[in-house]
Amino acid sequence: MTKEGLHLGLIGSGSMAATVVAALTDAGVRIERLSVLVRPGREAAGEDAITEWKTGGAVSRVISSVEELIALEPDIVGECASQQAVASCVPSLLAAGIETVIASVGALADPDILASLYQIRSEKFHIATGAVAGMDGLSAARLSGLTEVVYTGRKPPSSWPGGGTDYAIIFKGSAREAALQFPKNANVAATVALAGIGFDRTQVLLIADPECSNNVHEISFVSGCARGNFRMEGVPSPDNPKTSLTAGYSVANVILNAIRPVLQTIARNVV
Ligand SMILES: NC(=O)C1=CN([C@@H]2O[C@H](COP(=O)(O)OP(=O)(O)OC[C@H]3O[C@@H](n4cnc5c(N)ncnc54)[C@H](O)[C@@H]3O)[C@@H](O)[C@H]2O)C=CC1
Ligand SMILES: O=C([O-])CC(=O)C(=O)O
Repeated sequence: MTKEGLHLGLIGSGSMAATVVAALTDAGVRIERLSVLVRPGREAAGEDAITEWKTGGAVSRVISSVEELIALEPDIVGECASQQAVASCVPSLLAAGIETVIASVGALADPDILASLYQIRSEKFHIATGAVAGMDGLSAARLSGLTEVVYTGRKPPSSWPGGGTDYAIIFKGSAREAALQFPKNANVAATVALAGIGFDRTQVLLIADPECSNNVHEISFVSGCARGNFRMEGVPSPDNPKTSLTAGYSVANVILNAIRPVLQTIARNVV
C-alpha cells in the first residue's frame, strides 16, 4: 500500500468481485491500482466487466496468470472465482508472501488442497465467512464440545443446477460431499464445517424452495455451553442470484480489517 492508496488484487471478475470493489470504495478506501486475474482468453470480457465497477478511479489491469499477478505485487488479493482458483493460485500467492482472502471455501473440503495450504502455514491466509454469519459463536461453542451441527441452505429453484420450479431436497449428507458436489452453492457448508465439527460430522441439507426469494442459511448446533439456532437471509447478487451479496461484503470486510493498520499509519502520517 502506498501513501496514496491500496493496490488490490482480485481473482475473478464476476458478481462478487464487483461487490468487493464497490464495498471498499463505499467504505472510503482509495483503491489506487486494481489487478484482476481472469481465465486465459477472458481478458476482454474482464476489461468490459471492470468498466461497470465502482472503482473510484483506480488504474486497472487485467492479467491471466498467477505469476503475472504476483509480479505486480498487490497489497492483498481477494479470491472471488472458484474452488479451482483456490487450488491453482492461492498456494503460489501465499508462498510469495501475499496476503490472500478466499471466498471459495469449499475448496478446503479436498484434503489435498487443505494439505497444500496447511504446509505453507501462512498468517497471511484469510477465510471470508461469506454468505453466513455467527461463526464466532459456533467456534467458541466448539471449545465446550459440539455434539451436533446441522446446516440447511435454501435458495430459489432457479439457483440450483438443473433449475426447475418445484420444491426439492437437492442434497442431504456431509459438508464435505456438499461442498465438493455444489461448488457454486455450498461454500457455506464448508465454512460451517471449519468453524464447528469438521467436514465429515457436519450435516447438510440443501433445498430448492419456490417460497424463497432470498438465499437462506440456517445453522443449529448442540454444545456443552449452548444450543444455537441462527438464520441469515441473504439478498441475491443481481448479476448472479446464486451468490448472496453478503459474500462479497464479507470479503471486503476481511480486506478492510487486514489493511486497517496500514490505513491507520497513513492517517497518522497525513493528519
Ligand atoms: N463463501 C461463500 O459464502 C460464497 C462463496 N462463493 C464463491 O465465490 C465464487 C465467485 O462468485 P461470483 O462472483 O458470484 O461468481 P461469478 O460466476 O459471477 O464470477 C466468477 C468469475 O470467476 C472466474 N473464474 C473462475 N475460475 C477462475 C480462475 N481459476 N481464474 C480466474 N478467474 C476464474 C469465472 O470465469 C467468472 O468470471 C463462486 O464461484 C463460489 O466459489 C459464492 C457464494 C458464496
Ligand atoms: O451465496 C450464498 O448464499 C451461498 C453460496 O452460494 C455458497 O455457499 O456457495
